[in-house]
Amino acid sequence: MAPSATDIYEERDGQALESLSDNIDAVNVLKADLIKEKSMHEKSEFDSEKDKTKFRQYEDACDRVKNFYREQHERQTVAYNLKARNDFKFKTRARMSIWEAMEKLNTLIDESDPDTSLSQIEHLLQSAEAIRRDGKPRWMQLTGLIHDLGKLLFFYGAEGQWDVVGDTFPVGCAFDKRIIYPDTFKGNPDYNHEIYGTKNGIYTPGCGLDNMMLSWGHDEYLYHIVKDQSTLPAEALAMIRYHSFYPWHTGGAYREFMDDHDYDMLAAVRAFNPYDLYSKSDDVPSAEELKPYYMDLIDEYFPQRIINW
Ligand SMILES: O[C@H]1[C@H](O)[C@@H](O)[C@H](O)[C@@H](O)[C@H]1O
Ligand SMILES: [Fe+2]
Ligand SMILES: [Fe+2]
Repeated sequence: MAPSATDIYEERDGQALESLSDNIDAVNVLKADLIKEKSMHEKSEFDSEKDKTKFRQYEDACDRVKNFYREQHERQTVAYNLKARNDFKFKTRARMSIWEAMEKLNTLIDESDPDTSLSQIEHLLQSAEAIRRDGKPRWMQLTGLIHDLGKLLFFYGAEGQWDVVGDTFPVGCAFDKRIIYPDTFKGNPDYNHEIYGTKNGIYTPGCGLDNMMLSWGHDEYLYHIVKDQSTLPAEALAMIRYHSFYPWHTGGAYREFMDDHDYDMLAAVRAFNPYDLYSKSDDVPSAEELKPYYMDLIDEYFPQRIINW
């Protein structure tokens, strides 16, 4: 039977759509290259001062770090992530100010971190101070100050540290080789799953990171709190949500799932990362001395002083 006029139009539309999406892919690749180029030439003073070979050396890390990641990589499954998100939605864990949260976090020593044995309040102040010294905007200084406060989860029903700290990665699709210790995923029940174990898994290329489920932990938890209870800009939210997503922001993995907005956010996350990572070797700041400055900054962006955690 000869094709009808609608068949012909549909086929033409289909072809047009395909070539449009090819074009979008090409533009995205170009954009990613541009971002890389730009961030290579625009190193902040802070960034270029540091000897980077001293940080994130996971092959030489101690057993504490290696055991941490083995457990995390075996236990972060789709099923666990759905459950964690559901628990999160229906529970307020505590009510306290940002500064109280920083103090509460102080007893936690992060088992995933090969680069610091300082307390969390010290790490937060080091990050914020490095951002301030470089003359970055106030909202970014505050983002440095709070970016790890999601680790509070540890005190409110987490199953261990494996569902709180460490680098993040998507669940529901194959685990990328650019995640640290990639072989440890072999013990994850989703590893050989007929859908979750495939390259795209439950996702479609171009779906946007917003539609992907990143392993549950301090980033995702704090992102939701800050989005609902502060006036911080989208860039700050992305810095919080993706700061541990090293395979993406530094490793270059999962680019095929990004949408346009994600490319803008990638630039923000990459601008933030050096302050988080390389400030770990700076002098230890005095919380008491810095408190008045940061209390003002907190008030500026968190209109209700007491936060629902
Ligand atoms: O060990 C660290 C630490 O847990 C950080 O808070 C997290 O953001 C990093 O990605 C991780 O490598
Ligand atoms: Fe973090
Ligand atoms: Fe951090």
